Amino acid sequence: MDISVVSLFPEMFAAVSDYGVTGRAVQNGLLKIQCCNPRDYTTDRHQTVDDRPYGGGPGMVMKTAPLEQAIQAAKASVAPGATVIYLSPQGRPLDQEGLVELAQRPSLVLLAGRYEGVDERLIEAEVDEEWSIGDYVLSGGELAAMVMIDGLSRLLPGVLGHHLSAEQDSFAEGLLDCPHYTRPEHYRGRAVPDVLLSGNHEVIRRWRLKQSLGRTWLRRRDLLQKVELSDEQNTLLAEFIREHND
Ligand SMILES: Nc1nonc1C(=O)N1CCN(Cc2ccccn2)CC1
Repeated sequence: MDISVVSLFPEMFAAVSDYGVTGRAVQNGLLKIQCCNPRDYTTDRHQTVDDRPYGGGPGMVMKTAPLEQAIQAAKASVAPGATVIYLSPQGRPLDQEGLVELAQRPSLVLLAGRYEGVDERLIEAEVDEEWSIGDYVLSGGELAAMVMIDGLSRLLPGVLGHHLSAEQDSFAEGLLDCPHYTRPEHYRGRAVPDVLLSGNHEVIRRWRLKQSLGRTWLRRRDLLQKVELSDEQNTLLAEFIREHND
């Protein structure tokens, strides 16, 4: 996937282009991340990228001209048909379903805003979709853009090895993850659940699924409203609830 980010702080994106799963995806040519800095499109001596808001009030707004030119440059640097996305608290809440949708796109231009935001007329003229990573206010859109890049890159074919398939991610099934354990077998007086030492992969699969279902029921019952459970999942959840209430 071809992604170009419009940001005043392009260096921040080393966090996804140079490290971990996303860094390997870039190295393997499965993900391409470029940056366009509006400051490179300023014409004044001070390279001004912000301006005072009409109507007064605190803070500044990103100047339209440098931003517009940076967006055009970003669109030109990715495969045709790019979706231009603005990260902001006013956007559609990002969830796994949204990441699956975004991972299908041929290319993305991500607009990471700073200051109090972007002129509404530029959003109307240039932005296709607004997305939010949560109901809170960050200092800029860069971290939100990186969250989106990280989440969708895991869904790109070939990015996760065979042992880490995205389909197995519990959130792929709309559930919370099961507990995980590794050596030592006994840690601070706590043992690893026997089932995980049994070597019986089917029993382990059912135990992990039951734990995911039970944790979702205990911690995020709202998520259970959104998923249609299979007969096996309903049986395991009922078992978990019965054991929990005993
Ligand atoms: N939550 C989030 N999910 O995506 N982005 C955020 C987020 O908090 N931010 C901080 C403010 N930035 C600039 C801004 C300010 C006001 C209106 C529009 N844009 C955008 C990115």
